[in-house]
Amino acid sequence: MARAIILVLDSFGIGAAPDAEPFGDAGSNTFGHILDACRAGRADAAGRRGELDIPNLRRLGLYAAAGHGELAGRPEAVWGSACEISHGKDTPSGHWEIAGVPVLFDWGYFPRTVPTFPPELIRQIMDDTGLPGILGDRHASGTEIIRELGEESLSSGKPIFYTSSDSVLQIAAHESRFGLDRLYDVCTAARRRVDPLNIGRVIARPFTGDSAETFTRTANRRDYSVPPPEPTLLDRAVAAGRDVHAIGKIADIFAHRGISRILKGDGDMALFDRTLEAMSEAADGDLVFANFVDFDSLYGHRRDVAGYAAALEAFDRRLPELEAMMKPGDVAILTADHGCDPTFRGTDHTREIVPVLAFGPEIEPRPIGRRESFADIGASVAVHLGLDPGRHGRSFL
Ligand SMILES: O=P(O)(O)O[C@H]1O[C@H](CO)[C@@H](O)[C@H]1O
Ligand SMILES: [Mn+2]
Ligand SMILES: [Mn+2]
Repeated sequence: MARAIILVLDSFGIGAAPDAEPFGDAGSNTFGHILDACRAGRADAAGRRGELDIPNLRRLGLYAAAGHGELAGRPEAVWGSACEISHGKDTPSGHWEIAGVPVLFDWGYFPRTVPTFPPELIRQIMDDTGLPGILGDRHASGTEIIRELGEESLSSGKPIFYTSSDSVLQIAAHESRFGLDRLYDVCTAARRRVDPLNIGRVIARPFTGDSAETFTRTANRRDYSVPPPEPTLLDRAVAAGRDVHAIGKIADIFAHRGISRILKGDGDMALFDRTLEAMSEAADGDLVFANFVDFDSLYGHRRDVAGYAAALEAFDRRLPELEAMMKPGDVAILTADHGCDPTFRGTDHTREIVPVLAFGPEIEPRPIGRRESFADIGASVAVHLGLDPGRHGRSFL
């Protein structure tokens, strides 16, 4: 039993999924294209050069899992990959499926029109909150739209509403001038109003700075997710008297269901520190569940290949610390929730398969092939922790 640790490298896909075509994502490959870019010298920046240098992920079996056999060596982890059966390629769908609950219904999405939001919805939110109006009202990249409309938002007092190809309503406003609590209040009102539209998340996107050149988003982002449609692995763990230690965005993603303790951090290195902290305190039978968001939000969506490569190398350098903290009987499973190929067109997620690397002091390496669903991860953790099985997934442990 001991403990289970799930490490989600947000957006770290390892190749186009078999169903990538209808998503417009045929040919995407987050890991593969980062490798290619590094090799070709197209990722020489952010304090790094040349070939991708991730010896620990390589040692565990990442290259074998991703089908780069020539670079693989002999993996030290249980290694393989997994497909997503949820209909969307968004963060909640990916995480809930990892936790044993695939999303087998369709989310609501906002159209690629301007305005994108139904006028009635905006009117309701304005009535609820007393806002003088909104800016944006279209599909956008979050960093670009605050550069474009941030100054007008400051002068008019109107927050910026935007969406993406995910089922999201994002609201950006200045952290001190608009006010963080007020932004959260607007998001809470909006959450209630988008429920009938089946929208997965409302996201508060606070920023600081005083001009287009200096606006920066802060770590006070908050995600208002609908609860998962069925009890997840986390709910079953808590019901069995275990503690679920949620690192980073995990608690928000699960709408705070099945969570015992929340550890936040600004940036992936701080989140790694918090993961180690949770591991030092977790009791036998507990689950530590960590999301590393920068891969996705700072590098994948921003199509920053060099930044993504540098972030992978920084993460890789810290893995031995985590391994050193594992106790006999622990298992750690490293995976991802979708892709976000930094070389691909647009700025959205990409429908990809994800790596599955399970390791621990007593875990014997072996291949587990291509799993049909991310839910196999949750099923494996349930077996490992001696929890009741859920309705989806087959254990590989
Ligand atoms: O461009 P930004 O604001 O980072 O938006 C991204 O963040 C959202 C939530 O992960 C996604 O829907 C994606 O569009
Ligand atoms: Mn994600
Ligand atoms: Mn994302």
